[in-house]
Amino acid sequence: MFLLVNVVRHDDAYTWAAKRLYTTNSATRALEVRNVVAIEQLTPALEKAAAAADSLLFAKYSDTVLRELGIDEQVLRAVRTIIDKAQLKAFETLLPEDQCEVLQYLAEGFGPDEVYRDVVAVRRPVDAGPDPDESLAVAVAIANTTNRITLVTGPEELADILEKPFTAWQVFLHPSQRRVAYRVSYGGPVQITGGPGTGKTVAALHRVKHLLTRSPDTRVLLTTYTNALAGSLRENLSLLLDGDDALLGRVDVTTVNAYAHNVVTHLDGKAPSPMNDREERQLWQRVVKQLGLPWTEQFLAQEYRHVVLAQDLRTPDTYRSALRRGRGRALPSARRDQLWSPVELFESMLHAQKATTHLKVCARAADLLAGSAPTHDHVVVDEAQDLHPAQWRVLRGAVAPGSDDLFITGDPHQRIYDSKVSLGSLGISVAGRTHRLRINYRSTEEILIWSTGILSPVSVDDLGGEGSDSLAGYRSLLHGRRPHVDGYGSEQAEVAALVERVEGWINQGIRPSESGCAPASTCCSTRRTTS
Ligand SMILES: Nc1ncnc2c1ncn2[C@@H]1O[C@H](COP(=O)(O)OP(=O)(O)OP(=O)(O)O)[C@@H](O)[C@H]1O
Repeated sequence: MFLLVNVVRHDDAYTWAAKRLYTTNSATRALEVRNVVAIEQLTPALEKAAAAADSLLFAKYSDTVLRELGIDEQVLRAVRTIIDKAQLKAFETLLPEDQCEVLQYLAEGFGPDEVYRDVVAVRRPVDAGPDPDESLAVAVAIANTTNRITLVTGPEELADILEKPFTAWQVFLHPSQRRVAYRVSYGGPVQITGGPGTGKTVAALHRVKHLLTRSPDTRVLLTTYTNALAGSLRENLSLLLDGDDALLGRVDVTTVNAYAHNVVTHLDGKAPSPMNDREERQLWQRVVKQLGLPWTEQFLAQEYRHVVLAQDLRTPDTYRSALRRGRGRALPSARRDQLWSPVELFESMLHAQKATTHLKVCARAADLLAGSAPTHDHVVVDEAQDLHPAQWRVLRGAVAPGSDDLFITGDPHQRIYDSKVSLGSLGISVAGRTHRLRINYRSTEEILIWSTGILSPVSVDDLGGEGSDSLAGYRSLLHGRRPHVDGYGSEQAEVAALVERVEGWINQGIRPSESGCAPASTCCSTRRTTS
């Protein structure tokens, strides 16, 4: 059996190999590699520093506990010198992979039992008896290391593997992602936030996998903001589930609007016909013209969207006493009575045209769902930051309140519309079940530092509408050149310089990262940046 371990230049390969030691992990029985020379050289100096430290990161775990999790003698000596998470991080590239992951989990606050269950037991072969015969040990370990080593028996098989789309996120999750995605169960709705590119969508996809595999007939609704995003979610879910049609058949991947449309079509027995944004604007223009009121069509459309539909107000009385948080100047009662007439006219015009709006379809779907059985066992919501309360009511109705009902991911910093939503008031209480992802997998640390410097003075409401959100601790493991800043006298000059720069990169053979951003048409952050 040959194992291809690295591809580097001739001399570098010798240096590399001389420093590496391959061993079998005693707990997972996987093959691991470590930089044995670096660990040996570093440990004595670190031991000295550790002797003077106030506390050590792994002090509360005994040698026996660590050994049971697969930590061997050399790593154990190094582990006893680690003071904090930053030092563990600095060690990461030197340590054997499974042992390193066990340590990361412990450092994140998981208990040894959880680590055994989530990291060791899932990898350890069911029939792992006592240590195998030494002559076979490496071969057995190679066969056991399915998360890092792929066995091929011939060139066709190798070609086949290289052709398949494969990305790291399908197999490797950072402990903070694994912790939220594979937690056995949550007592109610859970919210995952994080800056752009922190793997929220990846966590949502893995959660779907977890929910599907936990029970054989669970049905999951996975929603996102646009049809294009739903398309890429569907593709990635199929990759993650290895194209398993039985599992995929139990997930509906869609937008909230499309789901609401289906509910209404099914339960009302007739497909609604929502207008597009332009038609809606034209209808408000007609309302303003007909009534000759002192408000613009834009103001009325916003008031209708952010107050009337958001709070599901159906009578002038409820509107008179409604809160208008975030809507600017106060409107006294008399003004509100006056404002109700355009609302009524707009709705009667819709009725006359046998038309409706997307949000009204959602409101209708929520009403219908309130009077019928939930359609799914679990709802996973991606790109939650721009959902309207009417859409949240639909999602609330799609699943019965209780354990693992809603798993919500989003980034309030990427809101496109400035709508405030209080999830608690919509029956979606995430209190005590909010988590944040902090590692960006898409951009370099240099780009993040530069861009968060621009964003951080701006205060942003959190996802649940209960406080503000910050990007504290947001970082990247990737490194690159520092961003280059140039100023130009006109927009035209700026665009010309931009085109020249990008063309220069393309001519140098630099290509967009394939594992990086989604295609521009489906990527929220790209859409925001370019706009
Ligand atoms: N554990 C991981 N290992 C390697 N790559 C990862 C990991 N998690 C995420 N990625 C990659 O990082 C990129 C961003 O991930 P993802 O789209 O899930 O982030 P996001 O937080 O949903 O982004 P956005 O805020 O823009 O919606 C993707 O290319 C994804 O494949």
